[in-house]
Amino acid sequence: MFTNYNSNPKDAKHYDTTRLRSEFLSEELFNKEKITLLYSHIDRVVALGICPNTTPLALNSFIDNDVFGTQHFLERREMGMVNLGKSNIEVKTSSHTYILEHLDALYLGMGETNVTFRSLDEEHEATLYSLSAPAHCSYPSKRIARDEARVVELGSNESANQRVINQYLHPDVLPTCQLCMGVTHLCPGSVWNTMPAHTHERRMEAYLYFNIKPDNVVFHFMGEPQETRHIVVRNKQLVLSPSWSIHSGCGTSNYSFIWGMLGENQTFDDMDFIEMSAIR
Ligand SMILES: O=C[C@H](O)[C@@H](O)CC(=O)C(=O)O
Ligand SMILES: [Zn+2]
Repeated sequence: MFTNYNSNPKDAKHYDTTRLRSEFLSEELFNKEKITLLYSHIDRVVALGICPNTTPLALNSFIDNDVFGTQHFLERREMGMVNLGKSNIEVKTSSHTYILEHLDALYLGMGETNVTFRSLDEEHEATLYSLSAPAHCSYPSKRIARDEARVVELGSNESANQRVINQYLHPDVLPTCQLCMGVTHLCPGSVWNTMPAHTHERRMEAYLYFNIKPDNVVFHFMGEPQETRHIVVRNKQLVLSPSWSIHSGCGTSNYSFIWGMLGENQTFDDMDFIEMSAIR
């Protein structure tokens, strides 16, 4: 497990490229036949890269219970996950078996036990991305199929930011304690996400970029609105945004990303937009 601590923006503005990347970027979240965890002290979010073959991977065998102070991972946590790869994935809990196809999502509520993951594809390992947040009550677990997400279309071809936002873990789709998650796909020819940029001091946000073709990159913009910095991001890499940071990106081609938020509220639209005349 990797651990990231919280940064004060007054300190973060002095970071060089190496330090910025080590604090906010996770380059190796997906590792064959393993569950890789990143524990961030930003709102205690945990990001997981889960890559099983056809032999089941048990969630708890990758968890150090002393770190979390609980008997099992979801004792006081909830988790959401999205199947990024082409291989179908079987997720089992003590009470249910779920099958996730490409871009299906699953929410597991607090209290779920004996969680295992396995690929249903003999030829290929599976790729599942997950976020977990502290939880204090148990909402029902639920699979959200790709076509059950709430769809929002934003941007335009002229401004190179035409994209489709799919909201999977959203209060209008299902109740969760604090976790919100979804997938944004940039249309061919569009490269910008989330510009004009915003912050939401109420929530942190994580972006897992994917569908970045070989030899392409995304310049992810972060930092306070008047102290912006960039991080060059490649396929299947994760950037964490503290509440004080903008989170926006411009790619050398179109791409997709899974966003996830947790914090005080789940009001998706209450962003604090930064005027284009004010960003620096
Ligand atoms: O607070 C919301 C988040 O930043 C994302 O949902 C933004 C996003 O997916 C987009 O504009 O493309
Ligand atoms: Zn945001």
